[in-house]
Formats: sequence, C-alpha cells, structure tokens
Amino acid sequence: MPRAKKVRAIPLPAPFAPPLPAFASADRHHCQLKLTRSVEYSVLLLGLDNAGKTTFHEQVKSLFLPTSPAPNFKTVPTVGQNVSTITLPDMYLKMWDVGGQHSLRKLWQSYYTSCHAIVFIIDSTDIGDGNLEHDNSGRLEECRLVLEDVLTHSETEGVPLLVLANKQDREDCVEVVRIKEGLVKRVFEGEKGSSIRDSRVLPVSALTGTGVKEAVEWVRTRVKWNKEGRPPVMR
Ligand SMILES: Nc1nc2c(ncn2[C@@H]2O[C@H](COP(=O)(O)OP(=O)(O)OP(=O)(O)O)[C@@H](O)[C@H]2O)c(=O)[nH]1
Ligand SMILES: [Mg+2]
Repeated sequence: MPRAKKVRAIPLPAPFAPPLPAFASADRHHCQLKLTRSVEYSVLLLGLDNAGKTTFHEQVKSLFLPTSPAPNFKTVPTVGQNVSTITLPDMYLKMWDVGGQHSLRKLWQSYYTSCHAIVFIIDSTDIGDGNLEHDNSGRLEECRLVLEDVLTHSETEGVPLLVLANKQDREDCVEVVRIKEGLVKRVFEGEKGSSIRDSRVLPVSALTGTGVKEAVEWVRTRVKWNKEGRPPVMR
C-alpha cells in the first residue's frame, strides 16, 4: 500500500499576509468596549407590599433606559414579576421586581441564588415612629422579621444589601437615621457574619426620583466588589 504523503502547511510569506483593515484599531476598541460591557448582574427588589418596589423600578427604567420611557406610577400590587435590564457603562443590570404581599413572599427564595444584590425597600410612612417599642401597627416588626428572614437564608449570604427608606417626599415619613438605628442595626446585630456583608441604608423617593441614581450607583459598585463571591453572568 502506498504510504500517505505528509502535507505540511507552508506559512505565507509576509507580503501575502492580508493587511489589517484601516478601521482595525477602532474595531478592536469597539470589541473591547463590548467585552467589558458583557457582564450582567441581577438585583432583587424586595420589601413589604406597598413599599414602593414597582414605583422604584419604574423610576429606574425612566432614568436609565435609552428610550427614557415615562414612568407608570399607577401601579397595582405585583403578583408575578417585572423584569428589565438597564445598561451601565461597565455592566448590564437586571432588575427583578417581585410582589411583596404576604402570600407571595415564599416565592422570593427562588431568586436568591442568582441575585448579586438585594435592595430592600421600606415604606418610611408605615413604620410608626421607627421605634420597635412603639410599634402600634405592627408593620415595623413585620419589616424586621421579613428582612431577618431574607438575611438568614444561606443563599443570600454575603450578598450586598441596600435598604431604601422610601417615600421620603412625604411629611409623615420617618427619617433615615431612625430607620438605621431602630431597625437595620437591630437586624444586623442578630445576623451572624454580618461583618462580611456589604450594606447601606439610603433615603429615597421612588415617586420623585430623589436618591434613585445614588441607589443604582451603590449597587453598581458593590456587585463589582463582590464579583469573586458572586460572579456575573457573561453575555
Ligand atoms: N409619596 C410616595 N408614594 C410612593 C412612593 N413610592 C411608592 N409610592 C406609592 O405607594 C404605593 C405602592 O407602590 P408600589 O410601587 O406599587 O408598591 P410595591 O412595593 O410594588 O407593592 P407590591 O407590588 O404589592 O409588593 C403606590 O400608591 C405608590 O404611588 C414614594 O416615594 N412617595
Ligand atoms: Mg409591586
């Protein structure tokens, strides 16, 4: 049987190598931009019913989507989920707005493993004076229990947490320092390993938009800081 001939690839001499197109450097730059923008992080919006999650979500879309859609403030209690993805200079940020009614809270845990940050929204006008000892309506205590429950799930361990004291445009709101001292600090005192979780409490008005950009900026920086702990999804 004749032996098969070995075929060797002959390298093209330099003059025959295809020249780089003139736009190559710009194109490469474009590719780099695309590469750095192709990471996606997910943010989960949580909080009691009526806290303002959907209003916050509407405001974020209006501020960050390139089409600047007019926010729909005529919200109805969320039963399923509202999802949108905004583009920031260095990432895609996917927002998951879920229902906060009591019966729907058990669904939250199915989002825990894939979220990179949690934004817990509080209605600052529905927590009495922010002191657990004077809690007539019971909503401050409800808030505490719900937040505690979220943080004690093993799937949320180490996930950055932003607490938003919402409805700060209203005169009857409890100010952010009180919410920090009276509620968040107390929840954290009980949380084991809280020192390794990045957290912050910020005042916002989802309705007027005050503080919403700052909230998104906090999330953006913290998900990046925590990218070893919770790597982004590549897109
Ligand atoms: N004044 C004021 N009202 C707000 C603000 N944010 C939300 N609201 C009002 O609070 C009510 C509830 O808002 P939603 O955004 O639907 O609340 P939610 O947290 O999505 O409620 P669920 O979907 O049931 O969990 C609506 O009447 C909003 O207009 C705010 O910053 N200021
Ligand atoms: Mg809603």
